[in-house]
Amino acid sequence: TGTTRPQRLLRAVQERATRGDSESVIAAIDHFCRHQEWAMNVGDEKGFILDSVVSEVSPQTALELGTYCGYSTVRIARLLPPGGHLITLEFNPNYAAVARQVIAWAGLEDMVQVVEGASGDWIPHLREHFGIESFDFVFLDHWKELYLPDIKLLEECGLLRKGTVLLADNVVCPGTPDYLEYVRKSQSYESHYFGSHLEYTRAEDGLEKSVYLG
Ligand SMILES: Cc1cc(-c2n[nH]c(CCNC(=O)c3cc(-c4ccc(F)cc4)cc(O)c3O)n2)ccn1
Ligand SMILES: [Mg+2]
Repeated sequence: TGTTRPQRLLRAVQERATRGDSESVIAAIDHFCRHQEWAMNVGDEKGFILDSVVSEVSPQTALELGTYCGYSTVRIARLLPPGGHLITLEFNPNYAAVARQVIAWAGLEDMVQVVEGASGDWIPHLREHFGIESFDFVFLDHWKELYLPDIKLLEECGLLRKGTVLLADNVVCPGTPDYLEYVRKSQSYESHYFGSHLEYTRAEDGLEKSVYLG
């Protein structure tokens, strides 16, 4: 038995970061992943692009698919405007448990709701359960084969509005070919690719930003 990688990542945060200081939480996770153990956080290089898109959108309502340990959750939540709220869906209960503690260590628990379960099961219930009309911003970072079915579901549930910004991680590595083809060809989206690298490595990866046109 022993500890899991997410538990070791959490311990690194609790040992190295200052409670309530989200920048120190981000730095502690990046240090752990660069010098101790690689983990599938969006990372500092792609994280900088994520920050710029979130700052530009300044969302009142944001959705993240795939919480993992809460690294990108903290990056997004720390940039939300007053009254802004982030819902993040996580399938794995062990990841969710660690993420809740990372988010709390950063002092951002009041802006974030971690929801456990499969994205396909939860998306149809977000409106009634959380009183959400539509999302201003969606970050896709969960199972790569779910990106396409899940944005189609978001469209069908009326959770996207004219101008909703979608930002997708890992469109090159591991890759989301069907999603990329769809958002780049569809008349309902205006897409742009931000080239970068797989977190903490030199491998190519990038983020795809797609604005929903309705
Ligand atoms: C609600 C809901 C949530 C989920 C869900 N929650 N959390 C996840 C994790 C998903 N993320 C990844 O798999 C991922 C993988 C790599 C990677 C791995 C190994 C390599 F060699 C190279 C790259 C890099 C990344 O940046 C990734 O994000 N899925 C699933 C279903 N429903
Ligand atoms: Mg990712």
